[in-house]
Amino acid sequence: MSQARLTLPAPAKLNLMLHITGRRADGYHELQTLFQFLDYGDELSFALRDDGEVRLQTEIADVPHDSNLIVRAARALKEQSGCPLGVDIWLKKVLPMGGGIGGGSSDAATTLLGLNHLWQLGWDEDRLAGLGLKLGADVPVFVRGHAAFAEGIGEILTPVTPEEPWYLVLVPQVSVSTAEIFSDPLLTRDTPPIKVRPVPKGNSRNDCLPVVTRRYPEVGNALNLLGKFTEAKLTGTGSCVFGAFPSKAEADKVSALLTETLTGFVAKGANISMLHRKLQALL
Ligand SMILES: C[C@@](CO)(OP(=O)(O)O)[C@H](O)COP(=O)(O)OP(=O)(O)OC[C@H]1O[C@@H](n2ccc(N)nc2=O)[C@H](O)[C@@H]1O
Ligand SMILES: Nc1ncnc2c1ncn2[C@@H]1O[C@H](COP(=O)(O)OP(=O)(O)O)[C@@H](O)[C@H]1O
Repeated sequence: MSQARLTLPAPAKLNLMLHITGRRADGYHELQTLFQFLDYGDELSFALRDDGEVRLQTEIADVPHDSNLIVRAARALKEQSGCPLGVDIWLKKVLPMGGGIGGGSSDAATTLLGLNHLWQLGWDEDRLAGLGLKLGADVPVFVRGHAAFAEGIGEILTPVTPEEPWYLVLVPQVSVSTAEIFSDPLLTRDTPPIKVRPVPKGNSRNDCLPVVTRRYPEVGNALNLLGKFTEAKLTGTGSCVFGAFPSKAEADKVSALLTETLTGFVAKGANISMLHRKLQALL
């Protein structure tokens, strides 16, 4: 008898601003950043195995099975919960890797929430976010599923509700390593922390931008092209750049002009992640 599959989305995120306010003794950077989700992302399907094995059935280029954040998340949850069950997982990879839109972290969060459901573990969000943080600084916001102002290394989250415009996201054909940008000696690491809440308008800078555009001229090129139509910003450590539009039609119009030379996509901003909306509908 074939096993029913649980299929869940793994949305992208944008960093609407990103300030680096310091560096911890362990080398990790202290940030202030604003996360918002996109209604656009990967898709994961899960089917129970009763032999306790965790198997990702889809190969992705350059990411060995056991290093994939999906497999690492599933194994960590299995180990921490003592669950005897296993799982087969299929991945529809849509999000560019090394794009600063959080694909790997989002895949990991969807795996944690999906398996919590499938294995009937009953873990609460705090516990899942705590385990997620061990997999990556970006995982907790995807576990919680609400747009947030983040501090610490990205794990101290205050829910926020910014406007939800349509975005055009351009995808320069380069993969940026987060570790490489954070280890650049020229990176700004001393932006004074914003103490006022909500974050005052005008704080939309991304401190990674000068270092990223110096190393990757393709990113600077994309920012210049999009900047002819709207304020163009870098998300995370790149490579993706984005701009906001009041309607899908306007985003599509600019997309049609720019994607002749550059890859990109149009998606709606979302303060509640589509993963959480889908899980809510299942319960
Ligand atoms: C910069 C951000 C902003 O949202 O996004 P991306 O551009 O990667 O999507 C994130 O903080 C990235 O989170 P994530 O991609 O989960 O990073 P991790 O796997 O934890 O860390 C990768 C490497 O980046 C550096 N790192 C990461 C986060 C942080 N606050 N300080 C750091 O110095 C560390 O050198 C670490 O080894
Ligand atoms: N499921 C996954 N999806 C994407 N990348 C993954 C995954 N598992 C591990 N990785 C590794 O994590 C790196 C960063 O991926 P990703 O999250 O897409 O970028 P970013 O951190 O820039 O948003 C990839 O280059 C890849 O080596």
